[in-house]
Amino acid sequence: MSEETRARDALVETGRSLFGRGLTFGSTGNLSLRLGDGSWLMTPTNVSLGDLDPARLSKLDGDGRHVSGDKPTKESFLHIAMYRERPDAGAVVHLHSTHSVAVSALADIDPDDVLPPITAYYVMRVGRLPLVPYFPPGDPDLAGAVGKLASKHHAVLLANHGPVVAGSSLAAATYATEELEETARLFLLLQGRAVRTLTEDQVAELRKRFG
Ligand SMILES: O=C(O)[C@@H](O)C(=O)COP(=O)(O)O
Ligand SMILES: [Zn+2]
Repeated sequence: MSEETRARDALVETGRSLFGRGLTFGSTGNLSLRLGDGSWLMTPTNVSLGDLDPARLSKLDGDGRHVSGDKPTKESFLHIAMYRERPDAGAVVHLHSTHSVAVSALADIDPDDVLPPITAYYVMRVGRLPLVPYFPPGDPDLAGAVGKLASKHHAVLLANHGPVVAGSSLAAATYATEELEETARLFLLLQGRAVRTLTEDQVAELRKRFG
């Protein structure tokens, strides 16, 4: 099986799994994957991640030109902005996962570091999560704002919208997005309680061990 066929199947399977577990809804969310020759496969615009067709995925060349398949996600520029700043990124996941979206709409969160280090796994998979100011979906300024943060952050949270997460592979990007969503859920569950988060030393130790 060719690299591209495997990649197409992986996008379809990942989309089905995320949608089936309620991690995004309707036709929200988009996925992309970088192929070895520098081109990209992306989910088409206005499709359910639960119902992707491998033959209709959008293909873009290394310059971001749409070369085959259905019209790409309106966030293709945002995905490309992430890849351009992160040469090691192999995939990008964007979802409207409920708890992450809820946190992205809270008035009093720290835009430089949205979620506290509640667990080691969050620190290992996500790290420091900045909030990207609100822009309408698909707005070129949204892609620009993500691009500005992307060299330092593989995961960002779009205000009143949802997470965007890059990873070395589609699995890595997906695991990190799921970890972000679960931590957002824990954060909301713990509202109003005195919380013992990891200390700065504990976070530094995790960064040293797990990069
Ligand atoms: O929120 C939006 O409109 C987009 O960011 C999105 O999640 C789905 O858009 P398409 O990928 O263009 O369907
Ligand atoms: Zn979206």
